[in-house]
Amino acid sequence: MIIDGKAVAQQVRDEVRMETERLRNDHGVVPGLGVVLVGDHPASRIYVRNKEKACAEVGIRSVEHVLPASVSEHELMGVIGGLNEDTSIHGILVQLPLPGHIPSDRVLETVSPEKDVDGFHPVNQGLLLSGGTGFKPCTPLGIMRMLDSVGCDLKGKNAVVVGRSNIVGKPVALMLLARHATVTLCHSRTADLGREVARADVVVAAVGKAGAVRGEWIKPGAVVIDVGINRLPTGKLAGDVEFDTARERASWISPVPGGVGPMTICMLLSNTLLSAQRSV
Ligand SMILES: Nc1nc(=O)c2c([nH]1)NC[C@@H]1CN(c3ccc(C(=O)N[C@@H](CCC(=O)O)C(=O)O)cc3)C=[N+]21
Repeated sequence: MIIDGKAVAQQVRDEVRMETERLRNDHGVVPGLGVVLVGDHPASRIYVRNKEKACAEVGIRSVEHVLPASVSEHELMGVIGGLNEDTSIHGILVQLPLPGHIPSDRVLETVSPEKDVDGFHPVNQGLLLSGGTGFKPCTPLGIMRMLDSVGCDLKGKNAVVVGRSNIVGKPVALMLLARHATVTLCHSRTADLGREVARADVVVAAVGKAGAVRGEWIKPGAVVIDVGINRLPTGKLAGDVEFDTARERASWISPVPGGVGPMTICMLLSNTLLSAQRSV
C-alpha cells in the first residue's frame, strides 16, 4: 500500500494549527519563522514559497529575508544575528544551498541552537547523538512520523538506510536506533547493496539517484521510505527506489512526489511551534 505523505502532512498541520492557536490564546505568543534566501536558485525560491504558504496555513508568522547572491559572509551573518536577537522569531531557516563563496558550515553555526528549527547546528547534531532534547532535522523527523503513521513497530527490526548525508542518512539512522531498530547505514562504497537491502524490514533510500534501490531487492512485506527527489530527462520527478517493482513486494511504500517532501515542510512547522512553546 502507498504511504500518502500529503495526507499525513495534513494531519500534522492540523495538529500544529490547533496547538499554535492554543499558544496564542494562553500566552499571546505567535510562532515566528525567519527564512533567509541567498541568491535566486529557482528550486530554492519554490521551496521557500511553499514553506511560507504552509506557515500561513497554520498561523505561523514567516518573515522572508532575500539577499543577493553577491552578499558578503559578513552581511549574511548580520542578518542571522538580527534574527537571533529578535524575540518575535522562534525559528531560523537558512535555505541551502548557499552560493559557493559562502561557507555553509560557518553560517549554520551562527544560527542560535535554540532557534535552529532545521536541526543543522552542530550542538543539535550532538544532542541527537546523545539522545538529548535538541531540534531534530525535518526530513528524518518526517520519515519517522510516516513510519508511525502505518503502525510500523521498529523494535528489533532490521532497518537499512541507504545514503550517509548529514541531513538525512546519518540523523535518520540515529533516530531508528533510538527506537531500537538494528540499523545498517549503507553508502556508495557498500560492497553489496542488494544483499543489505534484501535483509531489511525497513528501507530508507536517500541517495539522490533514480533507480539506485532496485525493486527486486526489497524483502516481501518490507516498509520502504523513498527520500530521493530526482528530475528525470522526461521532466517527471522520481525517487531513488524503482517504484513499480518495489511496490509489488513492499507492505508499505512512500511515493515521489507526495511522500517525504510534504512531510519535511510540516515538520519544520512543528519544530517552529516547539521552539515558540519552549520560549514561554
Ligand atoms: N535549510 C534548508 N532546509 C530544508 O529543509 C531544505 C533546504 N534547506 N534546501 C532544499 C531542501 C529540499 N527540501 C524540500 C522540501 C519539500 C519538498 C517537497 O514538498 N516536494 C514535493 C514535490 C515538489 C515538486 O513538485 O518539485 C513532493 O515530494 O511531493 C521537496 C524538497 C527542503 N530542503
